Amino acid sequence: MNASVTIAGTSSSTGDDLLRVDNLVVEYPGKGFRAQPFRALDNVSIRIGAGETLGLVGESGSGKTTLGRAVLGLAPVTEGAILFDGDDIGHAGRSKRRALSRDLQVVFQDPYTSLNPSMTVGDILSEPLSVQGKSRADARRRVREVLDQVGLPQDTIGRLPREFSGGQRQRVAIARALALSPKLIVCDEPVSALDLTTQARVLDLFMQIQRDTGVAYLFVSHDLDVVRHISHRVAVMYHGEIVEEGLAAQVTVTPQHPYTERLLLASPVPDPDRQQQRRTDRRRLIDEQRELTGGAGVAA
Ligand SMILES: Nc1ncnc2c1ncn2[C@@H]1O[C@H](COP(=O)(O)OP(=O)(O)OP(=O)(O)O)[C@@H](O)[C@H]1O
Repeated sequence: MNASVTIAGTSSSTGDDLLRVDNLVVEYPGKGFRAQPFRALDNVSIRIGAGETLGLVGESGSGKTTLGRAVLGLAPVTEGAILFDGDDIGHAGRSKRRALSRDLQVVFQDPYTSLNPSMTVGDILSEPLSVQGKSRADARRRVREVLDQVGLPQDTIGRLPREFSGGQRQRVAIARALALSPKLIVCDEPVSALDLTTQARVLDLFMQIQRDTGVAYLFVSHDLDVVRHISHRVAVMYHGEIVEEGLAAQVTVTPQHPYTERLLLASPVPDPDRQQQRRTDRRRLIDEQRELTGGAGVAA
């Protein structure tokens, strides 16, 4: 296994850390009699500052979702620490998690399954507000605000999720995450179930919301193009480890780790001719950048 690479001067977020994960190990119980536990994350460390987006990229099974779930308290912390706003939340119990949900929210990949099909959009959006003890009037006001924020009309309130397209449903899911004005949203492949045009619109929405509210994102995706578009910094996962981390423009244009380079060259586009052209362009770009930077080597 290659050693991890951190591009000099970019290993930490700007300003104070909102989220700091230190040497996190997550092991899932093994299956069957006397089975060994499976180590899904091995000594993973990341930092995210207020208002910042860290893109987390890697192939299927590399551990991206597990890291997001660990931050949300949905995966077991075997070793290491997860600090949110300076508070250790790695082993937070139910009541602390409920309090945390004001500041820490999630948007999942699949808007078709993440929204309760029997609830109206109004009820879906006001649920987190009533759980936090908001009055009905306050909840109604906030629901109207978040619908505006995600670009959905006010008459959405009385309708059911099935009446909407995938992109609109994902806007509802984003509105639900925003309802409590969180500081951080874990976004787990939030655009991968959408067609390319809708993806671009929803990514723009995420960025607009960040500009307006200062929310930070841990943005999980297998797609380097998506991650490059939305992230300030990018961390690359491979077999449960972070192998490279740095500014988005650097990691996605001048990758230092061979795995990142492979990921970059393999990143698919629907049209095979464009795919070939893109591979060629990227190869050239990587080689040119290497030459410019004196052929900065790949750490082994
Ligand atoms: N609840 C679980 N119990 C046992 N093993 C699990 C569990 N959840 C995930 N794993 C394993 O942990 C590893 C990392 O999975 P994870 O879902 O975090 O990867 P990922 O990078 O998000 O993949 P994908 O992009 O396919 O979602 C995989 O080998 C997976 O099979």
